[in-house]
Amino acid sequence: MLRFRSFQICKRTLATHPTPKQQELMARGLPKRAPLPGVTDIVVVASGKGGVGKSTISTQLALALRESGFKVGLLDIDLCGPSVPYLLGLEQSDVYQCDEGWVPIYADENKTLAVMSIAFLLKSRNDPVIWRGPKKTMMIRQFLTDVKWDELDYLIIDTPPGTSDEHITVMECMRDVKCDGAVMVTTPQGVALDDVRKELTFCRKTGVHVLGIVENMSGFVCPHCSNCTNIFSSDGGVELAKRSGVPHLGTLPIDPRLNVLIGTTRSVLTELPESNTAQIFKSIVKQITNGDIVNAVKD
Ligand SMILES: Nc1ncnc2c1ncn2[C@@H]1O[C@H](COP(=O)(O)OP(=O)(O)OP(=O)(O)O)[C@@H](O)[C@H]1O
Repeated sequence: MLRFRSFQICKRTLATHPTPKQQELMARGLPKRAPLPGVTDIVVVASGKGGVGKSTISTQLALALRESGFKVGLLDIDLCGPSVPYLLGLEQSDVYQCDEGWVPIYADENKTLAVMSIAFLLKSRNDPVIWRGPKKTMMIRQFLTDVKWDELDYLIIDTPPGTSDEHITVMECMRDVKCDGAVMVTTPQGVALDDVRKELTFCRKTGVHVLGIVENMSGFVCPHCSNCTNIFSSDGGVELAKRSGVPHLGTLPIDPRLNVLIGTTRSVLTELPESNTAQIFKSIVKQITNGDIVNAVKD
């Protein structure tokens, strides 16, 4: 049975200050989005399959956006296995409720990365979420709308895997919150690609724009000899992107050094700046933030 932590009621009303990006948009006459107050762009990270690296990519993408000077929110809505607090070392954090909703956890003093996860509501990390469909749906909707984000340039949403009920609910809700688009994560092997193909069709049906595909765990680069072994074959994501007519955002290798960053709020950009992995994250951030992809959705 799921037990909630007890919540303290925070009566403090948070001040809102537009970020430089928001000020620029306002100056250009572009309206701030209405559905999630304070949030400028929403990017959902999805896949057709579990264990392909969604949470890792969501977390490192959020950190990389922060390193690039943006104010970022990270919402872990993976009811099946909320792992973002673990990945960022925030498991012991308590969330509070104020009049306007849940107050997210800030990963740094400058409040440039705000994090909210279902895991913060669980008393123990080992508690399973065993709600039935309607309760899960209600929780997901509440999560999407009842978090009191301060002004954010980007909200990254980590989703439950595959075509589970909760995944379908999250993706359906994306239309309501005017999500800018989805980053699809796949590994290169056929079975994962088949699932992403289905997910692309599902996105089309639910009206969620696909920003592009990231091929993850594509080859293992030996830290000693730098030879790359394509454990799960390679380029499946690239091919799928080509055939589906969506951008290929990048191909990430299996990089054991990423696991060293687990439990910290350190970004691969600052910790391994010369690595191929950091360069790929930089490129993904550039493609998302240069405006072309997101503005294409808004136009
Ligand atoms: N590029 C990578 N290099 C090395 N390890 C990786 C990489 N991507 C992911 N991993 C590792 O693979 C495992 C699964 O990743 P992750 O939890 O991010 O997947 P997920 O798709 O979010 O899983 P789930 O569907 O269960 O939520 C983790 O242990 C993670 O550290």
